[in-house]
Amino acid sequence: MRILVTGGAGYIGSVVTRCLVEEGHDVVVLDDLSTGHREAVDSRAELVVGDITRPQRVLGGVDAVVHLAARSQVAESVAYPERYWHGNITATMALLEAMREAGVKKMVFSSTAAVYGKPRGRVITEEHPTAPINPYGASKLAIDHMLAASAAAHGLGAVSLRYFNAAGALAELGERHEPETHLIPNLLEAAFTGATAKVFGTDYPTDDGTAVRDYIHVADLAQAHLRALESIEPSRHEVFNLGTGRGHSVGEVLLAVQHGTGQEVEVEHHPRRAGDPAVLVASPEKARRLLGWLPERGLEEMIADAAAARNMQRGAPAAAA
Ligand SMILES: NC(=O)c1ccc[n+]([C@@H]2O[C@H](COP(=O)([O-])OP(=O)(O)OC[C@H]3O[C@@H](n4cnc5c(N)ncnc54)[C@H](O)[C@@H]3O)[C@@H](O)[C@H]2O)c1
Ligand SMILES: O=c1ccn([C@@H]2O[C@H](COP(=O)(O)OP(=O)(O)O[C@H]3O[C@H](CO)[C@@H](O)[C@H](O)[C@H]3O)[C@@H](O)[C@H]2O)c(=O)[nH]1
Repeated sequence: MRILVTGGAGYIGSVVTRCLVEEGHDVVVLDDLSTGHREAVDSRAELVVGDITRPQRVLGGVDAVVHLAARSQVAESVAYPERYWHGNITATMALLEAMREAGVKKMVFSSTAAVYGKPRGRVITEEHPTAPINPYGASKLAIDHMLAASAAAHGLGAVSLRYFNAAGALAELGERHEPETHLIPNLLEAAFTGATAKVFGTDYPTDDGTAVRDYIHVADLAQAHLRALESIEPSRHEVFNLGTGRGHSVGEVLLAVQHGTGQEVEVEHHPRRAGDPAVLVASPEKARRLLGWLPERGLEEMIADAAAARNMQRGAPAAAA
């Protein structure tokens, strides 16, 4: 297939792009490089630098769109919600309209666990009520609804993949945000530089008082995109949660980073971050059943791969993680 990957210069998009190319697909990446990196795009894919609101010049001959381009920081969305209405909702509407005009009828969309808000029960299935507690989650949920409506009205075949917390790396393709807000890269930075790491919230109703997340290896996520593309049916919108089914607290991740790198990490405790729920753990059951997808990599491997990518990017020898 010829596939347009929006956001293919970003962290997850660059890994998805490489995996699609390696499966033999013909890939064009559309990315404005606002948070992505030109050199992260696999050299076998074509990179077009531009905004997703004007995708017309790249849609010719495209069979499917994998839509990762977005603003994706929870705290930023609380502080500047309008960036999320414009950057996610309005921009995706423009992309969908251009797809309709060009006759492109398949989309795989990067949704998020943040659509569920404060979870009820131990793990989150796709039937869990959606009640986002921050504008980021609300903007992604609006797009999920947009896709369901486009499937019903215009025959679009769409899949929303609700990722939990992406982590790890594929070779040199690791996380590189500026500023970096994600836990694992921040802990690794502290481990390798001696900087002090921050723990946001020690009074959550969890075993050690820190927030629990379901970390999923970015290479496992990428495989789910391949399966999702194959599963698309016209006029249908399907939703899948992508996680491991196992949660780790910030305190556990801290210990795993110290263990993996062999470095002590100094931490300071801060209040909870705005918009953060206490626990988010996926049920990956539906993806296993309908896509035949199961994550293969655990937290230790994610930390080791993220550490190796970090050091490759900085030209240092691979870390002993
Ligand atoms: N990282 C996670 O844990 C996580 C979890 C759930 C969902 N997601 C979703 O996955 C997707 C990718 O996340 P990521 O962590 O790789 O983020 P990222 O910031 O690394 O990648 C996003 C990419 O999209 C590009 N982009 C943003 N707005 C654009 C626009 N208007 N036009 C063209 N390009 C644009 C950026 O330059 C960047 O390369 C996002 O949609 C995010 O909401 C991420
Ligand atoms: O330096 C840090 C960074 C994070 N945290 C905490 O660690 C947890 C995980 O945070 P982070 O790695 O920033 O991920 P999330 O805020 O959970 O958000 C990610 O995961 C969501 C789905 O669960 C996605 O929707 C988002 O796009 C993605 O950024 C949270 O409790 C944070 O408060 C810290 O304590 N210190």
